[in-house]
Amino acid sequence: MDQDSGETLPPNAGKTAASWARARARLRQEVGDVEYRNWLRQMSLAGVEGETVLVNLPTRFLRDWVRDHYGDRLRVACQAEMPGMRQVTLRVQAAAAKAAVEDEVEEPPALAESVTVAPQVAVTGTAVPVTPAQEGLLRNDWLVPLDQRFTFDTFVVGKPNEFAHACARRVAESPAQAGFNPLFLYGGVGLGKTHLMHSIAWALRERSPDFSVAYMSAEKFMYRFIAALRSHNTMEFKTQLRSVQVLMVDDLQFLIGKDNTQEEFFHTFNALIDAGKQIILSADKAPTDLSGIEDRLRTRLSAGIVADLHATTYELRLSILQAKANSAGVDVPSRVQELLARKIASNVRDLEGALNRLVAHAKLFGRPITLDTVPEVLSDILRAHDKRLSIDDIQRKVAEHYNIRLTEMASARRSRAVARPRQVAMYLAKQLTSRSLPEIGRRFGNRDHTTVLHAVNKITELMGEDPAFAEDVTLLRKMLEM
Ligand SMILES: Nc1ncnc2c1ncn2[C@@H]1O[C@H](COP(=O)(O)OP(=O)(O)OP(=O)(O)O)[C@@H](O)[C@H]1O
Repeated sequence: MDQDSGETLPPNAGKTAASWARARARLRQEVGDVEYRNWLRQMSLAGVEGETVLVNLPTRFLRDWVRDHYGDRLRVACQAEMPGMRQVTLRVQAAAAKAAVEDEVEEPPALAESVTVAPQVAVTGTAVPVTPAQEGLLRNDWLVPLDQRFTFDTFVVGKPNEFAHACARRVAESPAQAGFNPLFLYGGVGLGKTHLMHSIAWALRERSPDFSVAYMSAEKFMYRFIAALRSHNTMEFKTQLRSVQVLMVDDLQFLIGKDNTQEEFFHTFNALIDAGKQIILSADKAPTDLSGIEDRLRTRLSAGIVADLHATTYELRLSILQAKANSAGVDVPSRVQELLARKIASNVRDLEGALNRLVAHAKLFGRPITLDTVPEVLSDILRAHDKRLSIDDIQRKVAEHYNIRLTEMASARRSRAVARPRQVAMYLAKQLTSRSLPEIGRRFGNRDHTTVLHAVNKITELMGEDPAFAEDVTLLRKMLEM
């Protein structure tokens, strides 16, 4: 791949390519498969120049998109995996696409936890002052830069996250207060844990720029610890870590079963707490449910405040979409927002990914976002959320939509308020399932197949006459299809 790009790689090009593959795999793990496939898959390594990694993308649009949305994370991944690299330059080169896809690494290489461990040097007590050189290391290499998008201003608060948000605000206002140290945030994938942690760090830095805040993933913690062990440099590792005023470690579940790293983390944790520093942690589970974490560490994790980020509600998803659409400066019709909020319920990251893609599509082709563009542009995301439709599902959704009782689907009542929704449900059952007319009739209170046929024709006719009604039925259909 790299040779095709016409760049000269250094003599150890094989090693560089392997490091690049690891950097990409790391990024993929971080952003998730869907986003990676959408935006990052077509990156290819063009070479390295001094401390700069040169990366090609096939179009200007993609280059700008990657720069604006993934620039920091890409740089961090390259810094972590490509020794000596400090920055990334993104360029446009059409030929890059195919080779990059072929060269793709599916799984990130495993990090070895089973290294020979030198006898532990227990460091306790207050932090040791750091030298300017160490300070430099801390600033430039060791710490993950904060994502500029993740601030309290951009965090949308709703019932499922209000407690976690309030705790985060409190810690940002007065760190290391009794009762709030450590702050342990937990919740499912993509629900805003990292966003809140970065928000705290930004808020602290805004108030006093010299405040030293270390944010890193648990994986990074382990990675650096192992590197320190290998180079017999554990003292420096400890000194660096213990010099910060706030330590944030994300995705703590990564430490499960990694006994040596846990041991080191435990010492770091105790030293910082004893020295009156604030610790903020995140994981996908509550401390009590983190099996595979030593009991004594688990107990310490719960000693401050534990706050749960619950699964999002429809209302919260809708508010998040509205906020993100506003800040993207693109008109996303409320029908489309409702559709996405209803259908992409798994996590905010997926929801955001879907919106980003719609926005990008609209900008690229200069076309407005409409209900019709959604299945066209998001077919793969929708497929991932796909399910087999049953007549029950259709009846339930239609009844809910028109605010009638589910039993009316099979009742004999003929008033328009219930008969029309029933006809819509029959129509959708015909369109969206492979059931025959008699089968559909049976499921709607043993009606005759001619009644179903009449309903299908009637709804088709009404849709032709009344655009508002047509839009309503189309929305229902899309919600069911997604
Ligand atoms: N309440 C919210 N308001 C605005 N954006 C949000 C909210 N919750 C999550 N997001 C966005 O969703 C995306 C995923 O959030 P984040 O990375 O913080 O999730 P996470 O809980 O750390 O996930 P993981 O477990 O995968 O690390 C981010 O882009 C974040 O900005």
